[in-house]
Amino acid sequence: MAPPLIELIGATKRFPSGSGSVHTAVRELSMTVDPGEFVAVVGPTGCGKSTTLSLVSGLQPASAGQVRVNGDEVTAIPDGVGYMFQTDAVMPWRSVLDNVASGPRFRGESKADARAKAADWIGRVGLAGFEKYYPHQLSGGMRKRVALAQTLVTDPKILLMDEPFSALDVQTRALMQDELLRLWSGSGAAVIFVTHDLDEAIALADKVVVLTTSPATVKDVFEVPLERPRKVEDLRLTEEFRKIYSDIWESLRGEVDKARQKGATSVA
Ligand SMILES: Nc1ncnc2c1ncn2[C@@H]1O[C@H](COP(=O)(O)OP(=O)(O)OP(=O)(O)O)[C@@H](O)[C@H]1O
Repeated sequence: MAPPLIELIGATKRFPSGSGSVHTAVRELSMTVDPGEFVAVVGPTGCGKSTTLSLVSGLQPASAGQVRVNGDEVTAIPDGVGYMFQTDAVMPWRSVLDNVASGPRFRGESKADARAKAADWIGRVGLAGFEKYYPHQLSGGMRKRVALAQTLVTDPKILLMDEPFSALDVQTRALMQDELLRLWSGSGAAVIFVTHDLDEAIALADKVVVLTTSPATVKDVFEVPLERPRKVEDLRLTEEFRKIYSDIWESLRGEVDKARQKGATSVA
């Protein structure tokens, strides 16, 4: 059997914290992601979700354990990885077209080829006609569409997404979730999507990984057997969705309570 595309095996991440002590952000965390699989990672605030993602992206080396992409130990940013964060990496001084073209340009494509690819993706994310606009002329949702095009234009086989829609209002957020599913389907890309929002995790993912309160390790993994294509706002009203929600919340709630108690202790 082929190995998983992404594999964390007992991965631990420690950071130096004040006065020579060490803070463990992630502890012996093991999880896998198969090619084309959409995995959501949920956990209490500050538990180590972003740190887990940074281990896969190669932005942070693991302190112990292993992180593998395509069977190879991650020692630098792996090829074919696209990122999307809460604050988007849209460059305010560049037009929409040149923002989206910047990835292919960086990879050595000619200006004409990069712009042709960018124009195609701008159309696919629903922004045809806005190529010459600058980011400050766009709404928050439109800037997210630019960020999506920027991420997808390089055809990543792994998408790492860290709360990309959390700053959006509820309606725009639902729209962007549908857009993401539409663009992702058929791309063959594996996704790790970090979110605070259990509704969002279930609506998008094939599998939801629940992390413990800090230091993060895997508490439970839930399959999400909901059919695709999905329309997130309709899905949330179904009985099947509410049932899955209640099962996962049962697991997550204990960790959220623990995190709150720790917070209360630390400020007491
Ligand atoms: N570069 C760093 N140096 C020191 N400590 C760090 C570093 N990055 C993260 N941490 C600590 O690791 C812990 C986990 O942080 P992380 O950002 O991964 O959590 P999170 O679950 O993504 O948080 P949130 O829910 O707020 O998005 C926190 O205590 C954080 O302060």
